[in-house]
Amino acid sequence: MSDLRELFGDLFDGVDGIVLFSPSSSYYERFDDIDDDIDVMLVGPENDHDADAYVELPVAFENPADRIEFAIEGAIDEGLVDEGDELLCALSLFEDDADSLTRVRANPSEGSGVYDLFVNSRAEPDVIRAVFELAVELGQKGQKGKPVGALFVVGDAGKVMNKSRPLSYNPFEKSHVHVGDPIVKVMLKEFSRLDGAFVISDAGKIVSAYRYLEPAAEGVDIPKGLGARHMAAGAITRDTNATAIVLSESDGLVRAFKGGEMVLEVDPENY
Ligand SMILES: Nc1ncnc2c1ncn2[C@@H]1O[C@H](COP(=O)(O)OP(=O)(O)OP(=O)(O)O)[C@@H](O)[C@H]1O
Ligand SMILES: [Mn+2]
Repeated sequence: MSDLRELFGDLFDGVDGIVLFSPSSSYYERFDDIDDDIDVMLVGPENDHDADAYVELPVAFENPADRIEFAIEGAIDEGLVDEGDELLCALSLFEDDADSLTRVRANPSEGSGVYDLFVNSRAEPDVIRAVFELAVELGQKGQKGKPVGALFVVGDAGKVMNKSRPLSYNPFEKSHVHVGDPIVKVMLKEFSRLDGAFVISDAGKIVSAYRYLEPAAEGVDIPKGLGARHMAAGAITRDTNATAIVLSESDGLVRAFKGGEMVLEVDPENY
């Protein structure tokens, strides 16, 4: 007769690190005297236990696979994990304490740039995430089946407004629409058929649609072959502390820019 250790034991063989998702103090302390060869990392919205190896999880991911991928990208970014490392993740799906173990290998595709975009932007992580997901969704569905392009400038809105001018009346002039509101998807999809950029505040308020961006473009280094929309997106993030998220009408990809550089490129179909 086989016992459980025998059947599940391979899960633990050759593990380089353990990733604990929001553990309680007592659970975390149990890992104090683990084998020195195994790194223990803490993942959560805050570093509750003053862990040396800590990865911030700034948004709540419902899907555990998303949670794990995001954390591993963060751990690679922070230099806590090397690509190819075998990791054992302990997280809770049903109970408060860890009730689930997942073994994963840290791989290069996890370094897509999403972690850095969420954690190191000036706007709130939830706001960046909402806009990013909106761009991805718009890319997947298009507008009535046709590909559509869109440019979102998120954060540092006052400065962005100073470096742009209106192309048309601003439908958000006196409104208080937030990127997290359910109605926002419908509205943004509707307005994205027309020209210009959306300007969104750090806290997620939609400040304006139809803005023509006029940043200084010198010193902006974006990949060749991208047009005026992407150039404007890159340039505004050099001139201000905003993050720009662009859906390309011509190739359907979603790209993000920060500090005048492209930091992320994803295909909505594979996201
Ligand atoms: N400076 C700008 N500010 C705001 N919107 C702009 C700016 N420049 C271009 N756009 C918008 O981008 C649209 C597409 O322009 P263009 O084709 O040159 O950009 P692109 O980078 O090739 O983007 P796409 O990949 O979507 O075609 C324009 O119709 C306009 O709505
Ligand atoms: Mn174009």
